[in-house]
Amino acid sequence: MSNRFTNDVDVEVGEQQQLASTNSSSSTSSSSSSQQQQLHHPPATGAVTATIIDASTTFSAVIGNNNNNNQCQQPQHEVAATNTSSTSTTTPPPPQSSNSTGGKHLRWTRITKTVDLKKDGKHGGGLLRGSIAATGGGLSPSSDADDDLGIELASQQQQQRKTILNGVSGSASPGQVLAIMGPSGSGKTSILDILSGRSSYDSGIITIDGEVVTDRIMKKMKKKVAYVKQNDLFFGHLTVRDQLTYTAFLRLPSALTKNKKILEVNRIIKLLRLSKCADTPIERISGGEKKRVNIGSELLTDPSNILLDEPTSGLDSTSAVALLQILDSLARKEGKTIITSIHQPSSAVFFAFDKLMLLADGNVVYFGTPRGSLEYVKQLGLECPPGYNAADHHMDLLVVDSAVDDEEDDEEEKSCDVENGVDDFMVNGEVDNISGTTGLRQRKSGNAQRQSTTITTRQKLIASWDSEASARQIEEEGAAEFAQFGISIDGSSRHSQLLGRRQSTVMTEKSFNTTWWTQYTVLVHRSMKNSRSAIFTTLNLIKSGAIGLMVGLLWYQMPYTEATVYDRSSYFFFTMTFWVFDAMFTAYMTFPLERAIIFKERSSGAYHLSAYFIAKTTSEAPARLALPAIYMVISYWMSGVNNNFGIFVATTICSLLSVLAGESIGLFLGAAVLDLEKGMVIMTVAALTLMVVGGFFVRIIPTWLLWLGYLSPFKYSYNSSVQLVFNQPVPCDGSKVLAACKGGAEGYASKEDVLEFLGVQYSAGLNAALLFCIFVIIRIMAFFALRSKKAEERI
Ligand SMILES: Nc1ncnc2c1ncn2[C@@H]1O[C@H](COP(=O)(O)OP(=O)(O)OP(=O)(O)O)[C@@H](O)[C@H]1O
Repeated sequence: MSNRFTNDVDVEVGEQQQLASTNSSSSTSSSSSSQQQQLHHPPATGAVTATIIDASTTFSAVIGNNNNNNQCQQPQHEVAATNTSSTSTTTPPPPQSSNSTGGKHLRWTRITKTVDLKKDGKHGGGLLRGSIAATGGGLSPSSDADDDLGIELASQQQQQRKTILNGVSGSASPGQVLAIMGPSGSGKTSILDILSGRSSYDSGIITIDGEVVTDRIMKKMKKKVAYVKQNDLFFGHLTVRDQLTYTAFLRLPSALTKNKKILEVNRIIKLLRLSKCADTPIERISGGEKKRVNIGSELLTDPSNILLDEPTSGLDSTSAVALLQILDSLARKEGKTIITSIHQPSSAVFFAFDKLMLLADGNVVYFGTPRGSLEYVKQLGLECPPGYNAADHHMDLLVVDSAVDDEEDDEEEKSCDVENGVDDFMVNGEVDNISGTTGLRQRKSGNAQRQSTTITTRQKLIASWDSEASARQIEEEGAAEFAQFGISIDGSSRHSQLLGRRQSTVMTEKSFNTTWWTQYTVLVHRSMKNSRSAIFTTLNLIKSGAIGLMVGLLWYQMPYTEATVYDRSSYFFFTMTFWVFDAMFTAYMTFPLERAIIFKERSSGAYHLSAYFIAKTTSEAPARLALPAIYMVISYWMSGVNNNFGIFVATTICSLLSVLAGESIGLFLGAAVLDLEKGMVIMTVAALTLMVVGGFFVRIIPTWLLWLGYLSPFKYSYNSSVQLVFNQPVPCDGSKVLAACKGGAEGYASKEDVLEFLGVQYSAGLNAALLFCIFVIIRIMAFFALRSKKAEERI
């Protein structure tokens, strides 16, 4: 396969093959070598002139480089090619397959994003040096206003903002793969979130084929931008084919026939080499296959642009290269625009990318070709030593040991000298940071090196990159596109001019490809399939049967007399308690487990939340109700509660209604409380309280707590069942249980006497109706809780 991404195994196949490959690829690239460009950056802090080389010769370069897979240097033939480059920068889109949508030019300039620092937030702590933005005075830790520490800390929390992206500019073109590299926390995910329309930003401009992307446009564009997140989130019980088929039915336009959608699924399975595991449940497939299913789910909609967040993380090198080969082929054969973040690729993979963006602390430190990056760092005196992996070299320059980072933060807090920072790896010229030929940096520890006159390698790289010049360059490249719309690009008026453009045609597109009803039916089908395997497990069936049997044996064939009045009622209270609790606790896990999947799918515009919610509610009900029904059939008849079949049906309905009400409470808490542990505590307290006020345990409840009883599903289900069961007078038997029998063994206690003895209120119908109201009202509350939580999570 002629592919830019080849692994070491490929390299070893044989020199002949490589030569053939090299020759053919060289001829491919020779026509495009003229697209390389020298971009002269105006010197920033270090009078640095950067060489940015366009990507077009990468194909030949990498094949040629395979022989030197671990070599840092640019091969001689590449250098020659570079030197003969012309100045054109725009790569023409490659030929696209006739039935696929080609990629779009994506450009982004001066993207800045800041976030509020929350002390307890998941990203709290660890401020980026030099990126603390004060919105008022008094931010400094050495502020004089320290007489009230509590108040000051609170105000600092309000005022501090963390800059996570600082004027980031870049571009990606059809037929190209752009790799974003940088240490953990450098902003790779943040920029991808923004470019995919999943996250907002404070300032900057994004254009797609010259069209300025506003929030509203991006919302619509999400359908055409595939975003493969780091986590592979799926319903584990579904097979690979199920997953892709449901996605196709949800996201492909209704106009396509069912057969065409299935054909498309088959095409993706083949394209991503998933045939072997197509009918295996996703929970059992390998990490690499999961990743491909993730990509396949996004590719189904034939997106123009594909963004991937560390798609190779967790994969072995062979799987990683295989995956990158697929991406490469999507770019080259289908003309897609591909942007991927990646952690330390092999040399072969590194040189195969068309473009490279290096990030550090939310700043771009390099944007251009991978080979150009070596030239660039060389000019900064940070040359990659021979025999050293280029990607590793870049990461070495950018990564700072976290312990040192923390120390630096401490130092900063003490001295407030954010600007000067501290030194961990002394840069070339001050302290030798590249040691000999090994390429490994020598860490200089101790405070002796902490001099305000030195800066870290990372800081030097950040300072050396002229982001404004880079932004201009990118805008100039896009000028031709802007010109199509009659927009000039000049200075300060640029932003408003661009934003003032004619209304986007994108806005006229529909938000969803399918109708609400289609979404509902597909989601019902998917949920039934998934929940059937999750709820109808052998274990659950055994559980229902075994408990039914045990209860039947304990309450076995109770005679319908005064002596068993209490046992009859306790049978129902136990039944209601057990199944309501069961429903509450299992439903509680529904949204926490599925929430991430729902939000991921919804962020791609797959379906309405209401369609999901109602589908979930209706589809799971039969499976969830079947288990208590099995229990009822066994225990009711064994215990002889009431041999009237109509009463059996009515009491079973009450039990099932109580299960639905309990499920609503579980769903509501699961949707409303993001923290699983907190939610579990809240639910345990709430469930036990509602149970105790249900009327069985405590008869005389303090007046001020009486209201709690009105919220208890236990109370209504117990009351209604007991009302139904004691449908005729109870014969006295001398057991002195009922006062109405006066200790005698003859006569009857009326139904009213029994109900009064048990403290049961209202008619069976009213109790059932109130139970139904709890089920519906709390279910609606669960929907709104789920909807409101969306914004609180970083998706
Ligand atoms: N909502 C947020 N609140 C606070 N800090 C945030 C938020 N989002 C991102 N950050 C911070 O911004 C920085 C960049 O985060 P990002 O996830 O983009 O990094 P990354 O380069 O993708 O890291 P990794 O390689 O570990 O995934 C990190 O320090 C992160 O903690």
